[in-house]
Amino acid sequence: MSEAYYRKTPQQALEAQQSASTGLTDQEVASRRQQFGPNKLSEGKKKSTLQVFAEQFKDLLVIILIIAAVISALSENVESTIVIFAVLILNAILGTVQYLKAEKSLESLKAMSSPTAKVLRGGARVEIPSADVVPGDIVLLEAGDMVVADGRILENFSLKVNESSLTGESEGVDKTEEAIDADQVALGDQKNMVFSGSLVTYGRATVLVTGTGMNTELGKIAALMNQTQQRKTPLQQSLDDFSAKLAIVIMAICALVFALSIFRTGMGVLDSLMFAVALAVAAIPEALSSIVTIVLAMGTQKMAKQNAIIKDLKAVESLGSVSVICSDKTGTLTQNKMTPQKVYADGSLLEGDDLELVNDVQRLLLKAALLASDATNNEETGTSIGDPTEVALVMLGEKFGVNEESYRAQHPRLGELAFDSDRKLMSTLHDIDGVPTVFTKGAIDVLLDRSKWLLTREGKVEMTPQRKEEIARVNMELSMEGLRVLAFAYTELEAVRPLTLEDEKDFTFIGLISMIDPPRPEAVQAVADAKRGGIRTIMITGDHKVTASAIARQLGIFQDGDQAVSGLELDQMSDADLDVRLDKISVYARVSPEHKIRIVNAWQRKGKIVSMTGDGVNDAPALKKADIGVAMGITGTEVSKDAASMILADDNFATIVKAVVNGRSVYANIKNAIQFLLSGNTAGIFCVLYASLMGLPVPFQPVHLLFINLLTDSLPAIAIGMEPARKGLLDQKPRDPKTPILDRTLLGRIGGQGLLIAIVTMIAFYLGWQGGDAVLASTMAFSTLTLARLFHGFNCRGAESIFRLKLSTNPASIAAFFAGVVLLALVLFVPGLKDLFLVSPVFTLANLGEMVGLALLPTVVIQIVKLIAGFGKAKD
Ligand SMILES: Nc1ncnc2c1ncn2[C@@H]1O[C@H](COP(=O)(O)OP(=O)(O)OP(=O)(O)O)[C@@H](O)[C@H]1O
Ligand SMILES: [Ca+2]
Repeated sequence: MSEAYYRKTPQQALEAQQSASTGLTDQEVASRRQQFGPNKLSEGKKKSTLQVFAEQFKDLLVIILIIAAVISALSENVESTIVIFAVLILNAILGTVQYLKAEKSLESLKAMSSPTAKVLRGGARVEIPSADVVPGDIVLLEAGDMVVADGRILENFSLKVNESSLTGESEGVDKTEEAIDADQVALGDQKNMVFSGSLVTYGRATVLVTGTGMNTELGKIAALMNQTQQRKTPLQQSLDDFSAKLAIVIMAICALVFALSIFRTGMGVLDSLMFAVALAVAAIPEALSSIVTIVLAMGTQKMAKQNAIIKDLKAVESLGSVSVICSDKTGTLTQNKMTPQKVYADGSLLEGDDLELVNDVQRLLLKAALLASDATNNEETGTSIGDPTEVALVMLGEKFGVNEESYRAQHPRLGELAFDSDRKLMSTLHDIDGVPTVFTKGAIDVLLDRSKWLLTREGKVEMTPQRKEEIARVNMELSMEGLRVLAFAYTELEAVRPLTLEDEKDFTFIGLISMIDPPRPEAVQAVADAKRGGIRTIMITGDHKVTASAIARQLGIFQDGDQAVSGLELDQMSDADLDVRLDKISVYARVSPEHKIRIVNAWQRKGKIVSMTGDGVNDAPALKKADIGVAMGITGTEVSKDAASMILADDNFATIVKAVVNGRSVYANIKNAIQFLLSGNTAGIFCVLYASLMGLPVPFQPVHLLFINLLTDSLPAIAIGMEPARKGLLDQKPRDPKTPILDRTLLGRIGGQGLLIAIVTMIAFYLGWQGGDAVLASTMAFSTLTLARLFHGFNCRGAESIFRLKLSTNPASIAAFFAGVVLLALVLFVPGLKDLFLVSPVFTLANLGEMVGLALLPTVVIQIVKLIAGFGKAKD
């Protein structure tokens, strides 16, 4: 191995990688991509298709079915044995396909949310997916970026990096480009290197990539660790627990039924075993867990189409119980299209058409605005680049016929302190008529406090309390209209030198520029929707309290009696104070990202499920702490996207509310599918139990129950999972995450509906049994149970009656019904299948009529009950 990169100079490093400071050519990239592969960590060992297939058999059900197959063979019923095995294999194939499909859809979601990197290639700056980075690439890092490969720093501009994922050290590390002349330097001390998986918290740098994929320090760790298993969501876990308990109960009942059959009715051992097996097959909800996974995965697909990219299945579930949405203001609730409005300088407020530069103070204000900002605007094409706040300043310049670029060329920037939302200031250094001058723009409260003088037509005067008050009054007036106000000041230095934060003081105040950022129209509706659904919206912003409150009022977030609190006031509150006032506060203004964690914590102490938005590096901890961390797809930093569980592709508040509605709908659909599956199974259990107690022949063969559980029941269950979200979902309070999905109401419905279906099934059985034909009786019972469950699928689509629901809103449910009927008809009428499924060779048209009539009965009863309940609801 050659010498470590930290010992090399930038030039030597470039040579060692055979790269150049302008980056690689496309040809070199292609050949290196061939050689090194994609820049990805290998995902541990992925399960092979065969493994997935084999796992489908690792199930209690299978053991029971094999017992059933053996018993069938013993009772000289070889066809049954064959059918059972065929069904088992079919089931395993279906399970495998579903698993692979769900995995694929999760992978495509992962791809949508994977980070990008800015690189120089052939001298041009391009943004590429992190997977496409190759050794030798020149990566441009800036605050908010995630480091996606290991590299040697070539040029350093105060780069600060958080390497906690590698070193455990949570303090940021200052970087350098100087070579280190030492052996065996620990990772944390390799100050001229950056490592994949770390976060840029400050400054910027150009970096030569020296290692990608598994050849990074992170890759070495990942190789050591046992790679992640798919973790289950709380819902999946609780259903697994439920299934395990159910299995034990079923075994106990089976033993009881077996004993009863032998001792009470004096049935033979084989026949008694048949009863026990039928019961077990009837009771076990085979399709349940895969259907839950499918519905969750379909939910994420749908949300992605509506611009909410979910990074974790768990989030789908939590979304449904969100009760507080904390949202940034600028860009999320507002349009982030700033237009300049009133301007204040030298004691007078200019607005609208009387904007005209009449004196030196106003001219200096404009100069400061254009010099201390980076945005540019192309007047011909009308396209602008940069921070919207700064774009507004450039637009203001245009109003006066001043071009930002000529100003900037006249007074080149000699130093700068970048804007950050903690300091709320930005400063630049210029030569103005031979005097090194610092222009600072930022939040008025911060600037005014540090201003010693005020610039007027007559020159600098002292900043007296009265003058301060006058400026504060003007600011208040502008802010009350919902305008965003930016303050400007300058200070002079003795000589040109690098700026430090210490230089942002002893200012001469110049004036104010206000701008308007209108609310997003759809946000008003979304806030109202959320409110109807019992969800509180809270505005969190770096902007001024009065501006924020005015906008919050326009959006319907801030109502009479509500309070707005500033970050400063929040700092002075104890947790106990905050808990008392929390319900009243709907606007937090002038907050720093650290405040967001406190707000999340406070709501979580009240047992609320909280969603929090964020875009910056410092927002990451709050996003992680929130139940649903939401990052901005367009303006968000890679770091915030990494910490979030949901990404808004359109940065839009309304998308959060839509996702919450979808979360509720997914949960409701899963609940309905569970109701459908379990009530059908319960009916089967009741029938078998009843028959064994009454000494009747076994009403169903295992093949019958398998046919229903795996085929005719799965289709309506999935269709129920596809039920579209309904308006009514917003009339409910958020779900309490602590109540189990199988609550008492649901269990009651499962029992009641199961009983209804069991009654008609046994009536059908008796009708067939009249002539003492056990096969006809069993055929009648099987067909009635199948059909009744197919009809029951419509009952489980929602709480409303079919008439209110409108059948056509979910075509899948109709298709599922008819597919089920066709399958049943095949079994009943196709000669070969008839034998395989042990169906009676002959039955009359009357028999057929009885089956259909009886099967329809439970659904008629359930619909009448729903109608009556619906009338009751309509009245109140
Ligand atoms: N480019 C900038 N240069 C100087 N000061 C700025 C700049 N952008 C914003 N500010 C000042 O800093 C304050 C906070 O800005 P920040 O971007 O943190 O929050 P915001 O965009 O106003 O609100 P939100 O947190 O809702 O996105 C602003 O109110 C403004 O006074
Ligand atoms: Ca912001």
